[in-house]
Amino acid sequence: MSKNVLVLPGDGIGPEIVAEAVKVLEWVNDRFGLNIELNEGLVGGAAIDATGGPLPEATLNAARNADAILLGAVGGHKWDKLEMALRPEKGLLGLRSNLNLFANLRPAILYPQLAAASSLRPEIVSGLDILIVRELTGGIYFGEPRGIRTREDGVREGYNTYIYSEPEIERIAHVAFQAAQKRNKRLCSVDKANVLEVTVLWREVMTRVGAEYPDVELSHMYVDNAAMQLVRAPKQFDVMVTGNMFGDILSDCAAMLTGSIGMLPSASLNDQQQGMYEPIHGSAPDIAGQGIANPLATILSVAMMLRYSLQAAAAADAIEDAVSRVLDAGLRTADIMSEGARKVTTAEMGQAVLKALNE
Ligand SMILES: NC(=O)C1=CN([C@@H]2O[C@H](COP(=O)(O)OP(=O)(O)OC[C@H]3O[C@@H](n4cnc5c(N)ncnc54)[C@H](O)[C@@H]3O)[C@@H](O)[C@H]2O)C=CC1
Ligand SMILES: CC(C)CC(=O)C(=O)O
Ligand SMILES: [Mg+2]
Repeated sequence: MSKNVLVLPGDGIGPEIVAEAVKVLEWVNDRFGLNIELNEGLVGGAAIDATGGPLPEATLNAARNADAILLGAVGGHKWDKLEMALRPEKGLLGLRSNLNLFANLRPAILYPQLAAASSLRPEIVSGLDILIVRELTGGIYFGEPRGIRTREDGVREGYNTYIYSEPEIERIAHVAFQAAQKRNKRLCSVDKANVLEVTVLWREVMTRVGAEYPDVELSHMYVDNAAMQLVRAPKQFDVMVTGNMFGDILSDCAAMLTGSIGMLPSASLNDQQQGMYEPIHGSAPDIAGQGIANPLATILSVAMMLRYSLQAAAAADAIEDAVSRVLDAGLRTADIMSEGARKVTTAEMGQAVLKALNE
């Protein structure tokens, strides 16, 4: 039976990095006989320009029918207006919520070849392998009421609602505990339970669900400390689980431990293992169109797609191994460049991964 993958390049560097990732996906499709059918759609600013809205019905329908989605990134100065792109029912957030992609897995792994590119000293990061599990369809990015209003005294105020229900916390807790069971059996739940009631509940539910996983050691940490610990001694973490906004911020922070935000892939999964796969970074308007973006996070997202949604672990292994060999050969995009390495463009990096796959 064929598998259906929807490709959504999006905006900024999105089309540049997705082009390289698609070539890799097509290569493994042929070589491993995966019978994957690719379709392309519009999302984000590209969709606003073409159709007037960031998440056209055609894209949403195609996404619902896809086994997996590969997304580049969305957004840019031209479209970053709240009403057009960032409302939860629209654009990227709309895609995540409509497909119920509540479990966002963000592995932060330091390739040993990139130790020199990490923001931290080699002895602090060598062997780093953390998994951040971020709740993706709730929390403050989706809570109602939200908006900007004018008070009776004429002062304007902006407001959002940070809300999680027990079932929302329970389901992400199970994902995180099960992920920890497959790894080093340590889970750190990150909250701000000293200030925010919503995370008092979060901590309570995490602890309760934890009783079902006696083999996993559960700890709790406030988010401010977690940010500090990530750059002080990141190897203390195995799996981290946290809400939508804290996970968004902590994963960008963790990215720099691995050398660059251009190295971190992600999977966003629902209960049916249907998934959207994307680099954790955005559309990087500052470097768009220059051919210098790092496509490896997107290529590694393809590997996650093969592993989690397309049941093709051997193809995923082949891609990850090819990426490692390209780094062995000293090829680096600008963001991970270090002394003695060879600087390459986005397309050259993609080509190098294909060449490594062929070897
Ligand atoms: N998943 C998504 O589609 C996301 C979209 N955004 C959107 O992206 C736009 C830009 O947001 P920013 O805050 O600038 O975050 P960003 O992640 O796009 O860029 C932050 C910095 O990292 C660099 N960078 C990002 N990806 C890179 C790559 N693959 N290779 C080399 N360097 C890379 C950029 O050049 C920039 O200096 C905004 O419109 C924002 O809303 C932001 C985050 C996620
Ligand atoms: C629209 C944003 C929540 C996207 C983002 O920064 C992310 O998912 O990492
Ligand atoms: Mg982010």
